[in-house]
Amino acid sequence: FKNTIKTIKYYVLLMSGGPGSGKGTQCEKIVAKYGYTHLSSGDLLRAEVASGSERGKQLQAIMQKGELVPLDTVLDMIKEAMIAKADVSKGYLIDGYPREVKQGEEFEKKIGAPALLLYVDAKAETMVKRLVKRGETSGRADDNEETIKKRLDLYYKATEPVIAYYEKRSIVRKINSELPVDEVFAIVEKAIDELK
Ligand SMILES: Nc1ncnc2c1ncn2[C@@H]1O[C@H](COP(=O)(O)OP(=O)(O)O)[C@@H](O)[C@H]1O
Ligand SMILES: Nc1ncnc2c1ncn2[C@H]1C[C@H](O)[C@@H](COP(=O)(O)OP(=O)(O)O)O1
Ligand SMILES: [Mg+2]
Repeated sequence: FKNTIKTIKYYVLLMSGGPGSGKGTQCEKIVAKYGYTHLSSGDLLRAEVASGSERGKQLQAIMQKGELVPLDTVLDMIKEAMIAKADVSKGYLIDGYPREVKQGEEFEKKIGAPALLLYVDAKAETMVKRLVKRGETSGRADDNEETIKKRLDLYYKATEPVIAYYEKRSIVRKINSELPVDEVFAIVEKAIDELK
């Protein structure tokens, strides 16, 4: 496993930003163009919830409150998913992790250093509006106004410091995600192309 993780470490891109900022939307477009392996911590957790397992029930309760699930749970899930794709992956696009500085530090220790962090940035007002709208059809237990507020608070408290942590290494590209999806993607493409 050690070797596998070592070979891939230069191809790890992180997608960060607040809830509803457009991480998932941009990741889909990156996958379509660049073929990277998209791993969304939220999707991995929701798959565990959908399995109906005892662990899934505990996770669901945490997510419904807008809180973060335990670090080990989410890092193990990501690592397993990375290893499962190691033979075929052209690179990894990790969406929703790290959400706190400690998660970033553990990622470095257990997996490696990311090459780029794409930070999609939108105003709180915009994010809330998008999430309320998404909640009309998403079926997600956390897309309701009460939980959205908690997720936003936690984002500013715990996740924004992660961006500062990576800024020290100059791998952060901040992207204005108030713009229409395709214009946001044009900036994303530029950031990725500059890597090569
Ligand atoms: N640039 C954009 N302009 C307008 N709406 C957007 C934009 N990006 C995403 N959305 C919409 O906002 C909602 C949240 O986007 P999503 O990609 O799920 O965000 P995240 O994964 O960061 O929570 C979705 O309904 C999506 O269609
Ligand atoms: N890295 C992580 N650490 C802890 N909890 C996480 C996590 N990633 C996701 N979760 C939990 C808490 C989040 O509120 C919830 C939904 O995550 P998400 O799908 O990435 O949200 P969004 O794309 O709307 O920003 O799952
Ligand atoms: Mg998402």
